[in-house]
Amino acid sequence: MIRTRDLVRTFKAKGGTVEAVRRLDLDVGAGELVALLGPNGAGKSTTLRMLTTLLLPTSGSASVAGCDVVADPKGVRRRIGYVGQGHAAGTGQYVAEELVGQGRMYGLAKAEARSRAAELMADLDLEGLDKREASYLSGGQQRRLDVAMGLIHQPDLLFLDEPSTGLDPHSRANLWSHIARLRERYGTTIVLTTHYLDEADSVAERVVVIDHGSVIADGTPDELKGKVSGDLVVLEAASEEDARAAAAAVQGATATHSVDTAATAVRMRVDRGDAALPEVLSAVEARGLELRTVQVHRPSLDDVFLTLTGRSLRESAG
Ligand SMILES: Nc1ncnc2c1ncn2[C@@H]1O[C@H](COP(=O)(O)OP(=O)(O)OP(=O)(O)O)[C@@H](O)[C@H]1O
Repeated sequence: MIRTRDLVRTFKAKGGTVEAVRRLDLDVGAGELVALLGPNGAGKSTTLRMLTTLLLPTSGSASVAGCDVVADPKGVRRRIGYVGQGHAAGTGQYVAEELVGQGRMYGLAKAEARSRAAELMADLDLEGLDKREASYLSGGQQRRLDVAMGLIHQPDLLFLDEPSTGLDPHSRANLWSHIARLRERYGTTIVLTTHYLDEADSVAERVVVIDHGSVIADGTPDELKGKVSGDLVVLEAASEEDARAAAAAVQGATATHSVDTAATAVRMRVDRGDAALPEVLSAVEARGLELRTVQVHRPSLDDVFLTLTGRSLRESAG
C-alpha cells in the first residue's frame, strides 16, 4: 500500500538546510495499522505530507495506493483520506453539510454522499448532530467528524496526523474504539503519527520509530520491546542474605542478560519474563528461600527509544 525508497525532504532555513526526512524506506501492507512514533521534529509530519502529496519530495521515491506521489498525485488523493493536525471542518457549516460537501468534492453523487455521510455519522457516534454547527462540537466530536471527513470517499488508506492530541483520556479511548470498529468493517489501512507512547503501544499493530528523519526501528510493539531491552524480573527476598542466595540460584536456572541485587531485591534481565518465571521460582524454592513479592516489568516503547538513541522520548517530545 505504501513503499518509499531513499525518500528525502530538505528545507531551506535561516541557519542552512534542514534535513527533515533522510533516506526514509517505509513499506506498509494492505490492512495494516501502523504508528509512526518519534520525538518533536523527527520528520513524521513531513513524511505524512509527502505521502499525501501536500509536499514534494526533494529526492527518492514514494508510491501510495499504487500511485507515484510525484507522477500521479491526483491518483493518490483519490485513494487516500487525510486527517491533519488542525480541524478539517470549516466554520459556520452544519455537521451533515460539511460531510456531504466533502463527499461531493471527492466526486460522489449527492444521494451517495448523503447516505455515506449518514452511515459514517452513525459509525462515529455523531448521530443527531446533523444540524449542529461543526464549530460548536466538543473536542472529541470534532475529531470524530475529522475522521468521518477523511473516510467519506471510502479510501483504501487513511492517514491520521496526531489524531488524539488535545483530547482527554476518555475521548481518546472513544476515538480509538470507533477507529477500530471502522477498520474491522472496511479493512482500511491506517497510518498514524502519535506522541503518546502508550497509545502507539496499545493501538498500533506495528510501530515505526523515526528519529532525525530516518527509521531506526520497525516492528510490533512486543517485537520492539523484546528485541531491545528484555524484561526486568524483580524478586523481593526476606533478607539481603536471601537475596544474594536467590541471585546465585537463578543464575544457573535460566538464560539471563544480567542479575544483580540491591538490598533485599534481586533484579534480573531476561528475554521473556513470563517464560523465565517458572524456572526462576523453582530454583529459588529448591534452595529453601522464600520470596515476598515477584514482579515482571515489560519494557516500554520509551525504553526501546532510550536504548536506541540514549535519549528518552518523553524528554525529547517536550
Ligand atoms: N516548512 C518548513 N521549513 C523549514 N523547516 C521545516 C519545515 N517543516 C518542517 N521543518 C523542520 O523539519 C523537521 C521535521 O519536522 P516535522 O514537522 O516533520 O517533525 P515531526 O516529527 O512531525 O514533529 P512533531 O511531532 O512536532 O509534529 C523539523 O526540524 C522542522 O523544524
